[in-house]
Amino acid sequence: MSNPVQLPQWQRLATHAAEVRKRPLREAFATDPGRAARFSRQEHNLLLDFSRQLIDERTLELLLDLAQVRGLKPAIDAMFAGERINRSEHRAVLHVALRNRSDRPIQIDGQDVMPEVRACLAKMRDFVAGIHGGRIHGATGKAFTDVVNIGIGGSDLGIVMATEALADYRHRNLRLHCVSNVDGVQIGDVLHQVEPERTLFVVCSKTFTTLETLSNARIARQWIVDRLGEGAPARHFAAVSTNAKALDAFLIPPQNRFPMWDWVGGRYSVWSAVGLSVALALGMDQFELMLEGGHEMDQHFRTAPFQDNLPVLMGLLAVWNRNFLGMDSLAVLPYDQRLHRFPAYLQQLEMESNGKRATPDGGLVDYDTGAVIWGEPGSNAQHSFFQLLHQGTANVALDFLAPVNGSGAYPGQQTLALANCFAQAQAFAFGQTETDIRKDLQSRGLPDGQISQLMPQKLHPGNRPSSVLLFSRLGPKTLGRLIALYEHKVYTQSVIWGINAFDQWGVELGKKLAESLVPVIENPQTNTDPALGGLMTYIARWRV
Ligand SMILES: O=P(O)(O)OC[C@H]1O[C@](O)(CO)[C@@H](O)[C@@H]1O
Repeated sequence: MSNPVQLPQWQRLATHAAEVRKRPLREAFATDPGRAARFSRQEHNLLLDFSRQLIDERTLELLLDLAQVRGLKPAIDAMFAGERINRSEHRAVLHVALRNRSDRPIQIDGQDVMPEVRACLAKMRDFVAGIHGGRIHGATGKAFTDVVNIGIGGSDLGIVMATEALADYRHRNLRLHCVSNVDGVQIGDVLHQVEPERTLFVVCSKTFTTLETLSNARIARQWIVDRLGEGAPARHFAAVSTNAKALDAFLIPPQNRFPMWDWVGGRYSVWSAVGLSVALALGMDQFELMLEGGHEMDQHFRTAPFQDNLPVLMGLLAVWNRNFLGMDSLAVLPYDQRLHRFPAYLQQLEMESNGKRATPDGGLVDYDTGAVIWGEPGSNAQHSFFQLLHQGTANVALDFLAPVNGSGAYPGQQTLALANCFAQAQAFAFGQTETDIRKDLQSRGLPDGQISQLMPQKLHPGNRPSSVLLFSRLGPKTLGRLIALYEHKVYTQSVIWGINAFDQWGVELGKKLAESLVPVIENPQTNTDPALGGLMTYIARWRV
């Protein structure tokens, strides 16, 4: 696909941005009382208020023109039609099939994938019911009380995020633990807390070659063997993978194996059997409600006109902020503690998908692509890094997320959370004028000299772009909608930028180097790489 920068639509946006930057949001709202309503869209129980973005009607028109000329509509249709849009790996991209709740077949090369998807869901349902009801139990006949998910990246982040987000729906008799990191701390801590006879390990790995996952799984396996005997792992391990051979080698029995397909990317896989631990923790009904929410967002993305299409609008606004207003990062700020891992989940989703500088036809981009994604729940974030956002020199766009009705045991507290969320959105948009600051300081009796000195330090420029994503309540369906919303936002951006959102070649080099360094770190004296000489000396000196 051609370079977007050379398109007249892109150039028009660049010219337009220079004008829009000069216009304060304070003025935009003052002169247009209908602005909040005009730049808000509702879909199901989600409201996207993007009126505090640095845009006007013309911006939207121009962005929609860009979407049209970049072929966003055919690109969306191609994804849903099972075309091999992941060109570097020659794969279809069908996470939408995993949550397809309609009768519509979804085909790859004329083959409907839905029967396999439904069979997998049925197997998950049976397995979850078996574990919850005690029909499926440990080697000594005891019911499972603890599930340990072992996986990393897309085989961990979605599980952690979703089970934390939906903690109010957790199954009473089953605790979930998630182990991802390679350093041995998590697996050690978890094994310290659980009883072998009552613990089920779910090893999740699309490839079943990932160093972190395999080494943690081996530790867990040995732990079970040492305590319950050689035959016990067959009852205490389940696995999710595309790699049947590796599952044979790990001696996972057929009834405990759950499939994955090469048309599901790791970071898009929480909807697949990778979500088994979610279903175990919350129940299959809750998991399927999440799928329904995702499916609803798919329908919306596929059919809604672009000017009312939430993921399309969010994707286009992200392009606007990144390429035309120079925003380097996006802070994701959920005002619901239950969503505390949502920013981490989005980091992989957005940054592994759109952190690319090459195009599928082998060219290099000469424009910015994926921004840095980061964030923390409000109001904690306010008391940590908001100072920089309000008055620092970094260019950061903001996504506020908030439920009207709070989660947890004291939902009444949500009034305070919402007040903080809205106050921040207003403060970022409007800042504080010199006149207001002067009035305040004068009323406190400060002399003019001191006021002048304090003025730049107190001044709050405003005009920091943000969106507020408000929803009624955080439940499984809403979470499904939110995840799918961001997934499609990511795809929208990738289509505008002309990059492949579904491969991740950049992560391979580090993996390979790590493997080759294991024996060197074991025997630092064998190191031959001068760049590592200093570090290896200290490994040898300090290792106990
Ligand atoms: O599920 P797997 O194959 O173990 O991969 C784990 C993660 O590793 C990555 O390949 C990145 O290193 C992710 O894309 C993926 O989610």
